Amino acid sequence: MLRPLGKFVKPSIFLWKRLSSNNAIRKIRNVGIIAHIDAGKTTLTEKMLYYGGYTNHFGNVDTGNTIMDYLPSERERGITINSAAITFPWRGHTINLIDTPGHADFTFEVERSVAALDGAVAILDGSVGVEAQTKVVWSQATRYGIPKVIFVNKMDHIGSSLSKTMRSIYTQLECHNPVVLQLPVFSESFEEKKFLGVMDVLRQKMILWDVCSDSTSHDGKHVREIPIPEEKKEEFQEAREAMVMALCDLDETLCDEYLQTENVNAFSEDRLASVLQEQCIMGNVVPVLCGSSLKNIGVQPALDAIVDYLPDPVEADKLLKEKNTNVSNKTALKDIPLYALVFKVIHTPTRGILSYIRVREGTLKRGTMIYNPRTKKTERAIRIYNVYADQTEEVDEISAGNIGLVGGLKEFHTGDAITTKTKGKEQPYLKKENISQLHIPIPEPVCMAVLEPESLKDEPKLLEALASLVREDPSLRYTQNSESNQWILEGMGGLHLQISHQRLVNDFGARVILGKLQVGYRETIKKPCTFADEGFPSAISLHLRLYPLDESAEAVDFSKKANHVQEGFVFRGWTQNDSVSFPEYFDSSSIDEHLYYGILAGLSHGPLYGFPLWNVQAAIHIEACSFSSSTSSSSSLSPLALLSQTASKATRQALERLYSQSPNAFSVLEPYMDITITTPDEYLGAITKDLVGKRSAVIHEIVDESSALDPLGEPVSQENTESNMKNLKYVPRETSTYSRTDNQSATQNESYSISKTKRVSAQVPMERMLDYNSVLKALAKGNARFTMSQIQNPSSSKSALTPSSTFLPMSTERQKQVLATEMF
Ligand SMILES: Nc1nc2c(ncn2[C@@H]2O[C@H](COP(=O)(O)OP(=O)(O)OP(=O)(O)O)[C@@H](O)[C@H]2O)c(=O)[nH]1
Repeated sequence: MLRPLGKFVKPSIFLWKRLSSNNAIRKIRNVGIIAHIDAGKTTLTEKMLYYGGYTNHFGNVDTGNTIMDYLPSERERGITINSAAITFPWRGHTINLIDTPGHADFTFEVERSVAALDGAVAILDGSVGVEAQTKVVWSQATRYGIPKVIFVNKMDHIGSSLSKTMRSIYTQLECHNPVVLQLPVFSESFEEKKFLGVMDVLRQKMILWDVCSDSTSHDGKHVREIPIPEEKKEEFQEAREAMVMALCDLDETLCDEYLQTENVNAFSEDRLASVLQEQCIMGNVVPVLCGSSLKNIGVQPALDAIVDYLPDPVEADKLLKEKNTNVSNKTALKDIPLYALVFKVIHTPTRGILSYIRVREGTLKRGTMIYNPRTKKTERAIRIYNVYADQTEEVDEISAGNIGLVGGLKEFHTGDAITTKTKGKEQPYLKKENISQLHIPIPEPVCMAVLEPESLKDEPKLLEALASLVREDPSLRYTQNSESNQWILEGMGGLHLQISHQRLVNDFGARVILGKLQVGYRETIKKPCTFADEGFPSAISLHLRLYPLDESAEAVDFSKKANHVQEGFVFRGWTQNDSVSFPEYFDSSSIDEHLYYGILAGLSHGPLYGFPLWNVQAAIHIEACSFSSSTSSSSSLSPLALLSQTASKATRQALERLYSQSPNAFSVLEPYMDITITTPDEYLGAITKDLVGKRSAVIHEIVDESSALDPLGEPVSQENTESNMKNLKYVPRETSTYSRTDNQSATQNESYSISKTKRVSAQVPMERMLDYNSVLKALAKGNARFTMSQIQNPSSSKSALTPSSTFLPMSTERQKQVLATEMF
């Protein structure tokens, strides 16, 4: 929620005008900052705001005075929860930037922001390399076809290494052609090896931020540019060659030009930059930069990279159309007077509901009547705003390519398209089949807790608050337990639920206590089951078939391709007898939708423990239909609602029948998490013993941190597959920072073991990890750190027609241990 949205104080920067003319759209960059938790996203963003002139002070996450992390919970915890949007200028361009959260519980927050972006800066911690959540956010951005730039941060940190980080990029990210554009430069003194700047591979210069580098007031605005020193030329030349060759591989003309001179240094900066831009936008290369946002080194080149290599909205729309055949064959976007995407909805105490929008085409003007193709309703955009983190500026219009806020839209949800109606007609482009590209998948909750209103009279206010909160954050869900009547809040993890509870109390004034965190389990079927209409009287007679998701469509003879696909459930669609004739007011897509939601409702309670059914596919054949005008008038339900209800009942009956015949055909699934623990050697034994003995963990690998990313060492990760290694084209020389721990003599390029640390990767039932922070603290005396993320479904980026790997079977032993004590 935006905080009170205090009076907007125009910083001097707003003498600069937002760009809105047609030409100016080419000077807009809509970018997101994405990364694993603590990689330095907010620190980098704050520095960008400073150099862009938005602010005249450095916001600091450690002292809690950042512009972007403005929620009290964010400042208290020093982490980003809310994706904050801000606009600032750089080199005559408008950068609309979104700083996203890195914690795994807020993955949906990243997902919906990514849907509105044209490009992303992925930040890596140079002392750790690619981390678990880096892979998640990277694949989210890839799924939306977003070109990326990598910024390797924390190069000042002991143990940071560009070469090790590059190795992890090659082996752990699905990243085409990472191209190193900068090499780090350290001071020569062995006693104190300091990060000073970079060698710019494109411009063939060394850039040093060493002016007053000892002073804490050094703001990084002043740099020295010098020619590449003699002793660095060899190292530089390797990077230059790697960059030019990577581009020549992709661009024939450039390759021909190279063949004329066979000199990689002969190309001008502009020539290479234009090929880089083109290839980056097409997703063929990913420029890699490095720096230290904390020490103000390398931030301005990162801003330059946003402007120089990431696409403007026109290029981004072109890309979107090329990637989406649905779109390219239909009405061109430019023919549509207004087309925008709602990517986030928030509630504010003073201004009610505000919707974040990304205008893709046309201009949204204040007061315009806008149309929602999902609800088929029209609403007025009463107020529109430019947004600057927690401040807003009321404006008359938001033009194509820009991000803004709209006030007064009551019925719009995250993922909705905004358009206008021409002469009462819906825009053809926005018909259901064409807006599938806007679909922002909502992940399944994996964690839950009881919400206990302080007294009975607090319940109505709680429900009102919950409705608002869930609308704002669709990755939350609330239900009422039919036996205990307790309200249950479900979300993506413990932190997600705790923050949501804080918001219910502080932002919505609900008086409610959050109960013990519990895990969200699922049930699944191991055998098919069917229901043929033999029982309940209904105007509709149908035959329903349910199958485990891992049985192929051919094996179960589904005649149609999947109509609705979501994590854990696929609706294969419906067929009908030739004799069936529906009333005129039934259209095919409404029948489809009502059957789908009916089956989903029927799957919400499994016969074993009442957990929702998961990894199931379904199809329906309609045998007969006897709707008439009398049917609709005599029933309290509309015919379509009756259709939904029939599908729901059929689903429940099919499941109950299977359970009564064969209870073993059902099993319980539980959410598993990927965890990574980094620990000094001496605590490794205690940590692994606890993981295996008490937490039912499956340990995948234990690697020596110091060699895990070593470019010269053996492949160490499972993901370090042969095909990945083939991509390994260039790794910069090792010139990392280090701490001197013994009396070894040192040479410049010698690499050092930073400290004896091990990295443990494992898969663990989530239920066993709820209290793990305090356990790990005790086991390693506060010296180990751990991260947890949802298991990456390998098929998620390609097809959801395979069982999701988030939920895995629960052993009978664990069922006895856990479910006996855990039930609400
Ligand atoms: N040494 C060093 N520390 C840094 C650098 N950048 C950020 N940090 C520190 O790393 C910690 C995390 O920084 P943040 O900017 O909050 O990281 P984040 O990625 O925004 O974190 P979340 O939003 O919570 O995921 C803070 O203690 C920063 O001071 C850097 O360049 N060098």
